[in-house]
Amino acid sequence: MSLFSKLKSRLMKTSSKLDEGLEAIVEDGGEESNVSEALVEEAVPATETPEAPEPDVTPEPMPEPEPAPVPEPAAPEADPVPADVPQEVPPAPAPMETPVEAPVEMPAEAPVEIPVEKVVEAPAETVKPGFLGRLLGRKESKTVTRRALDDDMLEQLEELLISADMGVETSMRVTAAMAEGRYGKKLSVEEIKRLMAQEVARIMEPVAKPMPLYTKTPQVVLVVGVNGSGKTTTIGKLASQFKAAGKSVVIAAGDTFRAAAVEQLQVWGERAGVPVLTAPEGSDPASLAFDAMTKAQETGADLLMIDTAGRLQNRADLMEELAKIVRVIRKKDPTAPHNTLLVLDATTGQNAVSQVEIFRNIADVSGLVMTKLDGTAKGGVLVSLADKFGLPIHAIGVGEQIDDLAPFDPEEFAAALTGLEV
Ligand SMILES: Nc1nc2c(ncn2[C@@H]2O[C@H](COP(=O)(O)OP(=O)(O)OP(=O)(O)O)[C@@H](O)[C@H]2O)c(=O)[nH]1
Repeated sequence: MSLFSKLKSRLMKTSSKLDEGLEAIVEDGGEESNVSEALVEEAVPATETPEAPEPDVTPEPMPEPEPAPVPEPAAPEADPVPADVPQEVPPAPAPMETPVEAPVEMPAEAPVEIPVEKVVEAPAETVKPGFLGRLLGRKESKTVTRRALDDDMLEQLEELLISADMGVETSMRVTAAMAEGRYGKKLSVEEIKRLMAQEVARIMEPVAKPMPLYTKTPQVVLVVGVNGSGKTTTIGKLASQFKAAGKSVVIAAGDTFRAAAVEQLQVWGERAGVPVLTAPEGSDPASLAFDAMTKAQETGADLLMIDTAGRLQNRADLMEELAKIVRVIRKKDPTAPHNTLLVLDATTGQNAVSQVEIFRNIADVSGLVMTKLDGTAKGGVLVSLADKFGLPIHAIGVGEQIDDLAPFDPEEFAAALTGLEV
């Protein structure tokens, strides 16, 4: 199964919600027309927008930085301690970026600028008759329901997007952009989906950035997020992918307050084949982080991933705890942490927006990973986050297995979200 099919089947709940909603909206006041009429109709917008190319909805691969195939889970190796990293590097793992030369002073908050300017102007959909039909000038008998885009319809579309957790502002922005130059035009469900997908992709493209990797080691990755958002699982998946790419990884179990959290991380460490450093329950996470830093430096690890507690009930404590972790690791490396990943649970919908707000204040969040996009009808929240915060989205979690972490591809995501056939 291709990555797109997998993503699409995983995002089914959001896309089928949008699908059903769109069918209902177009049916409501829409009119049936046959395909040949549709062709005549579509000739109008095509001449109004002469720059519009031949419709091409094939998602283009992301130009930068990697072709990013979803790597297979790391094959567990007999030797779990990656002291000696093999020099031949296998294909880079999905959510990573090509290693870049570490600057002398590594600005953790803005490591690499990736120019992504790939906005494709939405071409009006043309319904083509079959090849033979066109050759013989035969008309297709298929009928398509279309509805004229008016204020009522725009309002309904907006409500539909809000119901998929896209947030009010983003939903308004998306529908306004869809309506631009098309007000009064008759649109089918497929055409609306295509326009919607293009708008979503346009919003998401600037934030689709794999986690940057530096040549300076150990690269410290602090992982934050509320309890149960998927931090441990994501660390396990990332560690596995980094390891598969030839990186040596060390994990620090920074949530020292919950024995179960530490155990779970150890299980993931075993799956990924990377060592997990732990400390006795209730001990200071900052001192564990310091020890982990020492160990990572001694063993020449490429990456140190630090799990943290995510209790938001007492924000002041959490803030102090994170600040202390950062202070002590900076004693070892003033440029650390090099990435602060915020892990968000897609099923929390719009609540993810306030989590970003809180964690941006508590920690210097450098990028996002959105988990549990499978099996939720709230996938639209990612669009809302991209639109509101512009933080890089490094990867998305689409399942509980070790290889269920996909690179974030805006066009694939937009097509899967809207249920667009590609
Ligand atoms: N379906 C699905 N489940 C996921 C995904 N990521 C994590 N989970 C599940 O979510 C639950 C919580 O994940 P954890 O990784 O333990 O979350 P955490 O943030 O480390 O939680 P705490 O240790 O309590 O702070 C587990 O049951 C995971 O299997 C995902 O992408 N999809």
